[in-house]
Amino acid sequence: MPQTILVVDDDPSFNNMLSAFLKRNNFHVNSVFSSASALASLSEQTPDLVLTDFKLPDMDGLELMREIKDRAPNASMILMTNYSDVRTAVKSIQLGAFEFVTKPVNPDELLLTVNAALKQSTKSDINQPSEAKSLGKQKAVSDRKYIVGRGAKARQTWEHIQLVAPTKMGVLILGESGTGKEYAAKMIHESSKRSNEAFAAVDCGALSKELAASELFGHVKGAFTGALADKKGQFELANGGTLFLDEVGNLPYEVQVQLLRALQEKKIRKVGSEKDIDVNVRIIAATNERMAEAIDEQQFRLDLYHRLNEFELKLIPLRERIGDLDEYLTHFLEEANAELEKAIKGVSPEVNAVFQQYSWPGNLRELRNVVRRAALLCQVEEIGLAHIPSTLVEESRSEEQEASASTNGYDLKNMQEHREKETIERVLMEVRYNKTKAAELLNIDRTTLYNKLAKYNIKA
Ligand SMILES: Nc1ncnc2c1ncn2[C@@H]1O[C@H](COP(=O)(O)OP(=O)(O)OP(=O)(O)O)[C@@H](O)[C@H]1O
Repeated sequence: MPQTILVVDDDPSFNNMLSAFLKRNNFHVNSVFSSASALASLSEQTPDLVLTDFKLPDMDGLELMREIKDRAPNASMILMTNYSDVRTAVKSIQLGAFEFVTKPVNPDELLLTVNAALKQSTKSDINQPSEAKSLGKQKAVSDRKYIVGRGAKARQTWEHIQLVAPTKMGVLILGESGTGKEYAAKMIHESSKRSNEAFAAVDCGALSKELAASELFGHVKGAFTGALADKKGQFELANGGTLFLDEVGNLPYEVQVQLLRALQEKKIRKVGSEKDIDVNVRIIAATNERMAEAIDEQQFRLDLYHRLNEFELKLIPLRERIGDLDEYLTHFLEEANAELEKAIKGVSPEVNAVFQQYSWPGNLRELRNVVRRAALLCQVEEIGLAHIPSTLVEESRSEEQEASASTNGYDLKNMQEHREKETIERVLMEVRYNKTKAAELLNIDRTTLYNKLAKYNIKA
């Protein structure tokens, strides 16, 4: 049966063109022109994939994604943006999007992304966390290539992974989005004594309060409306193996209590059940670095934090270890060449200069996407400036200019503003664009924050 794609774009000619293209590629397409119609259509049919524009007349694409995540958690999502604005894109990934594509859309790139998203969504169906979601028992150790990097910090991270992997210790991985937290967790699992058992991953940030307990611990038939059959939770599915809890800081407080019990007593109870089930699961959790604030604000339990944090692993943003970029670049290019059946040899010196200068807010994931997209567009042996998003070139140039102004010691105002803009952007990303929290952390009121967002043209 063809898979269903919901296309949401208010530009009629683009919407029609895109829908026709997807139909030609054997998808069943439902196209709508606003968020309201998109949400209305969900009550009739749950699509396998939603392909939405960022700029919509009634609600922006990110808000729409939030709504869809609640109403149709199994639908995979791809955001299309005009801006090749990686900050919007990073946000969309945090909201559970599989990927983002930039307009003008390249048909081959789109098809590749759509197919990958659909493949992944069949693997990780949230409502049916069958064994398929975990890597599966008896799985042989994969041939995943963990790139270490040359810098001292990167080598230390690798040593820590090797040291902690064979132990029973719970690990808390800290790092910005895209720094490789899940990748490191899988590496720890694969280097551990549990490597032949299951590895399951749960994105706690994407779970609603209602879903969280059932997803982790399972439920019995009739436990709540919609619980039509008994369901195993990820703890049971990962029994004997490793459970990776991504964005653990976002777990609802009540569920934190149950998680603590699972860790302390090694027992879980399904929602609606009165029977305990013994579990033996190693927990690797990950979060952004604002955990301390969450604890201060009593949104995260200190006792649970200590339980999870038997060993802490900090992953460094790519911009702070730019010397490692070359190695990742070579690796991602090899991956892209294999996937796209190409033989691209490398990047031009100009592209290399841009890569070295750019701030990579989306970290390794962003680099991987940029390389993969460039490889797709590139018809020659070397990736040039034309193959990478122009925003990368522009941003890296302005950073270069600011850096040179600051080294010359003039334009103090410009330097201060640049720093202010960067700080606001970073804090916003860390608090997942919650403006009240951002204003609190920045120690300014919300009106001042809004004024600064407008001044610096930050889309939040
Ligand atoms: N050490 C590594 N070697 C090779 N590739 C890596 C490594 N670390 C990360 N990657 C690549 O970077 C991508 C992003 O990594 P990952 O999904 O683990 O990031 P993350 O920190 O968990 O992101 P998020 O917080 O947004 O969930 C992965 O798809 C993987 O391909």
